[in-house]
Amino acid sequence: MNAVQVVENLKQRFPNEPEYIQAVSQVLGTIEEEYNKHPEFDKANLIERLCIPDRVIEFRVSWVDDKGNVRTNMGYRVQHNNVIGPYKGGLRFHQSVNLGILKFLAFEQTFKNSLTTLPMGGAKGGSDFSPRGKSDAEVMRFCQAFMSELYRHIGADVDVPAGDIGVGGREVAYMFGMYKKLTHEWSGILTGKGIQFGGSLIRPEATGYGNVYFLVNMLNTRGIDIKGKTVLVSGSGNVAQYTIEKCIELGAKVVTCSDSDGYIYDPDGITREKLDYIMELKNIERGRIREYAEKYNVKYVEGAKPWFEKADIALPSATQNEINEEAAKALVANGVIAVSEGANMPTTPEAIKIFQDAKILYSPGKAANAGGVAVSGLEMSQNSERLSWSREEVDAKLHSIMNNIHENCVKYGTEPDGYINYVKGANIAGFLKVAKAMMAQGIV
Ligand SMILES: NC(=O)C1=CN([C@@H]2O[C@H](COP(=O)(O)OP(=O)(O)OC[C@H]3O[C@@H](n4cnc5c(N)ncnc54)[C@H](OP(=O)(O)O)[C@@H]3O)[C@@H](O)[C@H]2O)C=CC1
Ligand SMILES: N=C(CCC(=O)O)C(=O)O
Repeated sequence: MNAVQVVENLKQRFPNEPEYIQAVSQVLGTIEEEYNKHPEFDKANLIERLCIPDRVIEFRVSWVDDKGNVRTNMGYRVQHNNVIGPYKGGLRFHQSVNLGILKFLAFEQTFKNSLTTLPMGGAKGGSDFSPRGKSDAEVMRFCQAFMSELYRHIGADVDVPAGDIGVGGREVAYMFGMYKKLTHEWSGILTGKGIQFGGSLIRPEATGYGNVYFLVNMLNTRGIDIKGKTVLVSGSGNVAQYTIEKCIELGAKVVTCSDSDGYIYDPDGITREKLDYIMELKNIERGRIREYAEKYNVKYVEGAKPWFEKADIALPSATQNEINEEAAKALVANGVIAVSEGANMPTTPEAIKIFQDAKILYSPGKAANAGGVAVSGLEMSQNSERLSWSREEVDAKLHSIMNNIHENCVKYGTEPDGYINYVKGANIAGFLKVAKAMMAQGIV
């Protein structure tokens, strides 16, 4: 395989999907050497079958707002690859959602899920509907309308969606209720459910906790302690909140968080009490992070991202391509020692090069943020057993899975000079398991 030729071919076939091409290009560029050790892969045209999703489901969602207006949004589910398990991946409700974004997320999900060692294929879905500024009743009616179409295409052993941007416990619960109504079936067809109806303990915390567990593994390779380090976090939603929680628990000082309007900078660090305020502000009041700055009299920067503040560690936990080349140069100049991705593909290719040329510890989301889907997989196991495991049991399994992912990244990503290229390690480790399963299952 020549990665450049394959990517050029995909660019011609899918000219308006830059994020999908970006994700594919990064994986192909790092697995090419390993791929070419297996001529049987090329003979089976494995790479094209691996890059292009099994199927894309696209539908209209009509719903009625509180003023009685009939609204229309687009709904999608990209079922990318199910050779190692049922399709598995989140649902994103955000005005920026389009097919190209979901194809990038579903592609990344396939390799991320492979890394967890759990039997889960890759998928992603969602809508250009945004819950921001909508009433609970409007969110409920949209979720019901969305599920009234999606339910035909999912199932506990077929495709199991979950949360992502704009889809939290509230949205998952509304969709779960509608699925049951339509099918008369109680089954684990969504993860991130409430613990009263089959949800797993630790699932809300899992992505953020898992990223910090992975970060600690990375720091340990250089004998660095997270305690006392200054940390930049972006986002203030599910992933960011529990990233901050685990950082506080381990003695790090988180000085920023953000939303799509701007970021706050708190030089004294976000304490447990301040994090409780953020959780109330974001999860209950559905307010803006600017209100934190007003309450605690700290700096708020409108329309900017936190990456130009000085810190030891950066944990991007908002959205894709939020760290560009300029931001990466500023982080390195300010002495950052580690960047670990809580979000999916938050670092541009140019920025990744800056980090890797500077030999800092840098991990892609498919490795570092896999804790969320891993605990979703554990939720599926508990649902299959009709059992609920304790917080301690789930957290211990999460910790072990993140340690295993790190070991595989080191195994496949260590360069001759000893630098650990986590992008290469994660992509090769995730790819090999899927590729071998695809070869075994024939041309389908
Ligand atoms: N939830 C999960 O299980 C997992 C999520 N992820 C990834 O983590 C990231 C965050 O997801 P999650 O915390 O679940 O989502 P939430 O909706 O809970 O939070 C998203 C946060 O990011 C901000 N944000 C969203 N879009 C943008 C944007 N275009 N520019 C700036 N800020 C933005 C939001 O601000 P605002 O409030 O203004 O919208 C909010 O603070 C995403 O990349 C997601 O794909 C990865 C693994 C698992
Ligand atoms: N949004 C998620 C979580 C997916 C899941 O828990 O199925 C992700 O891994 O990007």
